[in-house]
Amino acid sequence: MTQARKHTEVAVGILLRSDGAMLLSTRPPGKAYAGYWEFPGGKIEPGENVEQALRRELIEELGVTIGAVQHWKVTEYDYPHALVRLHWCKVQAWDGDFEMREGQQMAWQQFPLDVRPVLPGAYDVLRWLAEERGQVFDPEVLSN
Ligand SMILES: Nc1nc2c([nH]c(=O)n2[C@@H]2O[C@H](COP(=O)(O)OP(=O)(O)OP(=O)(O)O)[C@@H](O)[C@H]2O)c(=O)[nH]1
Repeated sequence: MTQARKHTEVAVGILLRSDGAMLLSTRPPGKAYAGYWEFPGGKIEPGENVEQALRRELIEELGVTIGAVQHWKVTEYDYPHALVRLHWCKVQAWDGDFEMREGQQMAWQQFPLDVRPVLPGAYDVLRWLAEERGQVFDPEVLSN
């Protein structure tokens, strides 16, 4: 009998600067897909809601304390290592200076993105973000 895989719940932040740029960062060494660009975030721990998890992760990873969180989309992605459910939140206010506390790189990005490779679990949201701006996100371009 096949057992249903359990979802890993993940809180992800789309930090938006006033000029519309989005913050992407690389996955730290030692994790699955190390070096791939993603939106900052991480797994929701027992007893946390999406917002609490996101607030904790962004302090741990980036050293910033986020303000209001706008729940935006929920997506799923089936990786060989995990079936993830991603809770995407837009964030337009934060306090503190960015510090890459896990040895990542960060980049403020507009479309077309100039970083790659990007984590495939972020493609849907990148497509929607591009659509909101009347632009196109083409994942094919990223795999070149
Ligand atoms: N942060 C983030 N995770 C994403 C994105 N897209 C995506 O598929 N994921 C997936 O969501 C999961 C997030 O887990 P993580 O490993 O970053 O979380 P974490 O920091 O709590 O990990 P740890 O407990 O292993 O240290 C990974 O399986 C990752 O592949 C994204 O844009 N940002």
